[in-house]
Amino acid sequence: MAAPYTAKWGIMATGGIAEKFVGDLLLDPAGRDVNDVRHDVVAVASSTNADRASAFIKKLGCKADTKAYGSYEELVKDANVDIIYVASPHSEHYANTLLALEHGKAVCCEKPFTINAAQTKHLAKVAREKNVFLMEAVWIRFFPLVIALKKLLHQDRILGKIHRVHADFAMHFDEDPKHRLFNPDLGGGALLDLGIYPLTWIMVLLFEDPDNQGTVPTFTSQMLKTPLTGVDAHTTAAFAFEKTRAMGVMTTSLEVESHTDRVVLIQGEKGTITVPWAPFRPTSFSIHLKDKSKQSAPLAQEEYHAPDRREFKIPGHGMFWEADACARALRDGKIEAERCTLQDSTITMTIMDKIRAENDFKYSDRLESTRSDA
Ligand SMILES: NC(=O)C1=CN([C@@H]2O[C@H](COP(=O)(O)OP(=O)(O)OC[C@H]3O[C@@H](n4cnc5c(N)ncnc54)[C@H](OP(=O)(O)O)[C@@H]3O)[C@@H](O)[C@H]2O)C=CC1
Ligand SMILES: O=C1OC[C@@H](O)[C@H](O)[C@H]1O
Repeated sequence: MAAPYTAKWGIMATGGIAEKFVGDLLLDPAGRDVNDVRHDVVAVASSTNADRASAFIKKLGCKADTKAYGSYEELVKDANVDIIYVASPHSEHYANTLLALEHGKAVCCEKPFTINAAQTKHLAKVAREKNVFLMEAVWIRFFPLVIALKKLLHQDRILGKIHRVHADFAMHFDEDPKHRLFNPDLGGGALLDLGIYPLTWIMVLLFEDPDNQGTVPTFTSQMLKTPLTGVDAHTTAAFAFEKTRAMGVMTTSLEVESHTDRVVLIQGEKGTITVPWAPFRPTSFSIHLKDKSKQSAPLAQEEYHAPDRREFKIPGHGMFWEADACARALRDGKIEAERCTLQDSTITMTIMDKIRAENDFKYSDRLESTRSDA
């Protein structure tokens, strides 16, 4: 068997999610039955100072020779780095990713990819021109659970035709105008931060349903903004697929919690599948199939078989699956990952642009601009 390919990672930013991602990179891939790729953290950069990067390296237990940089510019110039993980706030993703691409570095950038679709399209163009790998870190797309669910629904047609999907991600955060979730200058708001998960579920389950392929849904939305800073606190959007007569509804909020046993509800002709909390880190789903043998009269309430619950263990935080996909793409000389393409990110950002436009929610010109506007 060929030796595993090792991806050499440079970590851009030292905040909360960077810690989780690096923690996962440092786990032995054999623990998740992966033997073809490995990960090495070779450099970490803080935009603030090199001591912060050194403290991060020590805290996470990276190798002693991991480089610590006090600027992102130094990181992108490190010849030993193959791929950069961008873990800064939303407001910085576009500029940080562009910086890395312009230095010929592959990039895996945290969600949401950018502030708007124009920025995403620009990054995709630069990546193609430079022939370097680029991916938005929509980690749930790589979960074995999501892959298994897609197979059950789209290939095995366990529910027959899919009629409706409702996906929700709501989390109550204490209002703090400086926190990245509430701060418009950091690209705050429910839609971009949390709403991307229910939108991804709708995309994965309905947009990617082979029966809907080649069709574009119509959609409309509602938003309520927080008086604190003006970012969206609640957002809801409804999607209609005329061809299959399927509806998708996504809901998100910073003000309530969706800690329930059905954050994703999929209703089909043969029954229902429910995914319990958490929509950003799912670990199980339940299949509730209709029991036709117990259906007594045409108008009687539908009877169901006992639910079939499927559990999926996550041997770590779960970000390694997207990292493995990045490593395989680098190994194979690909500039996109099949499960999370630049087209997927462009569709995501285009939908979020339209939702914001429908609800008169704009970030500052600085955040919304692309380099070509300058
Ligand atoms: N996939 C997932 O499950 C999750 C993804 N995320 C995403 O990760 C990104 C970062 O979130 P999170 O780690 O929680 O955020 P944090 O606030 O914890 O960390 C962000 C880091 O970005 C760096 N940074 C660069 N520029 C700025 C700036 N202008 N203001 C503040 N910090 C800056 C800082 O690191 P330094 O000083 O070292 O440069 C900071 O520590 C977001 O895009 C978020 O959506 C967040 C949580 C979960
Ligand atoms: O991506 C995310 O998922 C988990 C949430 O807690 C976090 O705020 C968000 O950024």
